[in-house]
Amino acid sequence: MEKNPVIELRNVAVFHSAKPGSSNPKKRGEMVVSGVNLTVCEGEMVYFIGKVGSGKSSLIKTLYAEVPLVEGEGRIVGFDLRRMKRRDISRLRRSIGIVFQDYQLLSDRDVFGNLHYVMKATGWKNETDMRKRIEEVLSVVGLENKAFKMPFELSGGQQQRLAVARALVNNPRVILADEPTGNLDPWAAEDIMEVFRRIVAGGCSIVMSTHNIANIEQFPARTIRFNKGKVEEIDISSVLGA
Ligand SMILES: Nc1ncnc2c1ncn2[C@@H]1O[C@H](COP(=O)(O)OP(=O)(O)OP(=O)(O)O)[C@@H](O)[C@H]1O
Repeated sequence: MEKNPVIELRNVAVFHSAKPGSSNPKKRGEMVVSGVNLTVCEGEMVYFIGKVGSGKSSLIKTLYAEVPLVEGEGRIVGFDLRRMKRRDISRLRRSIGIVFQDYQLLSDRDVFGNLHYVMKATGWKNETDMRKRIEEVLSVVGLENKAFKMPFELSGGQQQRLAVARALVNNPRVILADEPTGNLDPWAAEDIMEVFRRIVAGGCSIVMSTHNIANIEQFPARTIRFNKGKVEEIDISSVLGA
């Protein structure tokens, strides 16, 4: 059976300094990457690899509408990235999960509070439902006994697993992860990849940038290489030397 696409990019070019809503080429800054064609279906894992500055983060930012799409066509979970109003941007960010390299947790709230805060902000009202969902996502990431720990009491790997739990609360169809293992030791990185494997098995797609080939070895999947302003899908075995 055909799987549903959750991300579709056609002839996309990413520019910096492009003003939101502007399609005036004079307002575009430097072009980072062009000619991007990519379809990601539900339950797929896709890696972005490439040198520092090759545009991986910029394309991920385009996917969550932080960098506006001004050339080409792009859709993610039903949102048209060429036609995003401010309200659409908030709705998009509620529909997907985003994981950053530096976790971006609220340092003055415990694990439960970090999740509860995001849920309230995204429209959850019923406390019983919220508690149930928090228990569920903490169990997916293996933090079920840490609900009342503060972020500073957690290891880097545990903090990142909390960030993944936060990305999961609204049951997203896509998670965008920008170098999620970049600050982690190899063991903590392995734990994150194991959590990602479970999430993908549950039908959520993950697009993840990484410099860490060990991540791909642990969980081989489609790999897109960014190089000299272009992207190409590569045979993963050539990267792994298999
Ligand atoms: N906000 C910005 N304004 C202007 N140019 C930017 C901005 N952010 C990034 N760039 C430039 O865009 C290019 C691509 O950067 P980007 O961060 O997307 O690369 P990357 O592949 O994710 O790198 P890394 O592996 O270090 O994360 C670089 O030349 C960078 O200097």
